[in-house]
Amino acid sequence: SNQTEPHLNFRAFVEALKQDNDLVEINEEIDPHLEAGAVIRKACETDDKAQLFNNLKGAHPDGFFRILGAPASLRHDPKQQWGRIARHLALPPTASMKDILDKMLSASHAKPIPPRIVEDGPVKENKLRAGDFDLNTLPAPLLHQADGGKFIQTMGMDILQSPDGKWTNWSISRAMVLDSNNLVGLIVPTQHIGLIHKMWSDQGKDTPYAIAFGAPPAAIMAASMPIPDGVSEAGWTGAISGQALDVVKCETNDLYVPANAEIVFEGTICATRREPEGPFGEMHGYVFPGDAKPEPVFKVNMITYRHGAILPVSSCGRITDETHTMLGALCAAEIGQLCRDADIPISDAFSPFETQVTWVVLKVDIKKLASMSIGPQEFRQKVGDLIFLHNKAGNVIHRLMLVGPDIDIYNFKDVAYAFTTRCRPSHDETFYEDCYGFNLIPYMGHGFGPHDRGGKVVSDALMPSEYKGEQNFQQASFLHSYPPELQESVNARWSKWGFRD
Ligand SMILES: Cc1cc2c3c(c1C)C(C)(C)C[C@@H](C(=O)Cc1ccccc1)N3c1c([nH]c(=O)[nH]c1=O)N2C[C@H](O)[C@H](O)[C@H](O)COP(=O)(O)O
Ligand SMILES: [K+]
Ligand SMILES: [Mn+2]
Repeated sequence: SNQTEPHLNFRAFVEALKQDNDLVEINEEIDPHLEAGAVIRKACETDDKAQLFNNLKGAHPDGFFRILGAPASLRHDPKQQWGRIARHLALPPTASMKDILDKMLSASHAKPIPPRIVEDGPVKENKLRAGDFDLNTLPAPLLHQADGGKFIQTMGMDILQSPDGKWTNWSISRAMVLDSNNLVGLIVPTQHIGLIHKMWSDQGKDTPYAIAFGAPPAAIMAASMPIPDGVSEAGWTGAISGQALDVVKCETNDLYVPANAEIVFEGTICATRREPEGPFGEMHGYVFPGDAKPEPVFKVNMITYRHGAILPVSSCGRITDETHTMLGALCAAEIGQLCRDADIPISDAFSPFETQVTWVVLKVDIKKLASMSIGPQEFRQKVGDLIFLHNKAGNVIHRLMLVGPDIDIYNFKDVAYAFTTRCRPSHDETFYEDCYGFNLIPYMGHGFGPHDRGGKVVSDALMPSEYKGEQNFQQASFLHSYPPELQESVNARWSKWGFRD
């Protein structure tokens, strides 16, 4: 496989982080029992560098495996805040989140570029057949003290294919070590891993799967994105990277995996056997000790890995980690695209981290809105029905917020300013109780109301004048209440007068 660019080769991606001075290498022995998770967690909460643990306690004699923590979290430098994520798509380190999301969406109506099959690749450098390995002896991390198990699968790419071979899905779904040869993993029925697993189970068959850890960064971005049913993430990845991804055949089933992945688990998801899974410190920032639920068992039949293999890990929870920068952001992007495809004039969409990605803020093109001559109630209903009732991309989101052109949706101070002053509680909101509810949100799965239904709202922070295409107000702010040339001349003299730069 000749793919060596960082967005198509995880090992090159790690090297690029080093060159960007965005990597801390820790060579002293670190214990995968809580210690690694603690370091990753603190780095996520302080937007510090990615972490490469080169010396894990309990690693095999050949070093199998190392860990890269927080592969897609934030950089501290405000000019490169999204730089680590930008590296996933060969975008400059100064790229904005909008650049990143637009790049991911660029494949929405582009021709897919299917992967290219190659005969061999780095991922085949080492092979462990059943009997050659014991999952209990791997340095799998216990990431949070109340987790129900060692979640070895937090940033790997789940590869499943429909029984007719027509749809190969790439996604991310967590899994923890169960015993020497099995994992147990969360399978949400409405996710594509759930849909495909059901296709096999309905035929009384176990589901062949592979998990590619350290998959090409562009691929793991597509894996984290709720692209439409039936659409293969491999072709989407090809379209956004402009070239076919090299894949190689699994040893024990007919699935194909990225040829330069760090580690691959091959196996079958049991059609019937379930074991307690979780709890897990999750994306909303909570773990409920002892809260395990029965989930399917993933039998591991084969492990292959490259020399010096690195396991990517997301120690998720309070902001900011991959469940916010990838899951939340990509879900918002897809929601914005679905609106545009339905002629709803949404120019931009983002899920604010400060909402633990339970909200998506939609920026409305109010000129186009005015031409629809639609009232607020009808507009809220149109958006809410499309996203909360008819598309899985809305499943994990509980508030959609509509804002006008003067709000920077990537700045929560702006979002809060609009929400608290332009959206009248109840009167300007449309609530949904008969819709899919995301039970991972504490007020849902552990709250007072129904755990799996409802609890959603469209909150309209558009003012009456904006439904006519203009704003009959000005922000009483430096940016909006003074002529641009005055702003420029004040800025030009600012530091000379003695103010901060
Ligand atoms: C980037 C990331 C994403 C997820 C998850 C994590 C990380 C880092 C981890 C593993 C850290 C946490 C875990 C969760 O606990 C969070 C979660 C999110 C959504 C539903 C359930 C759990 N999770 C995950 C997730 N989807 C899930 O079906 N169980 C999962 O386990 N997701 C979201 C999922 O990948 C997206 O919804 C994709 O669109 C799914 O692909 P398609 O089905 O659309 O093809
Ligand atoms: K996906
Ligand atoms: Mn999919």
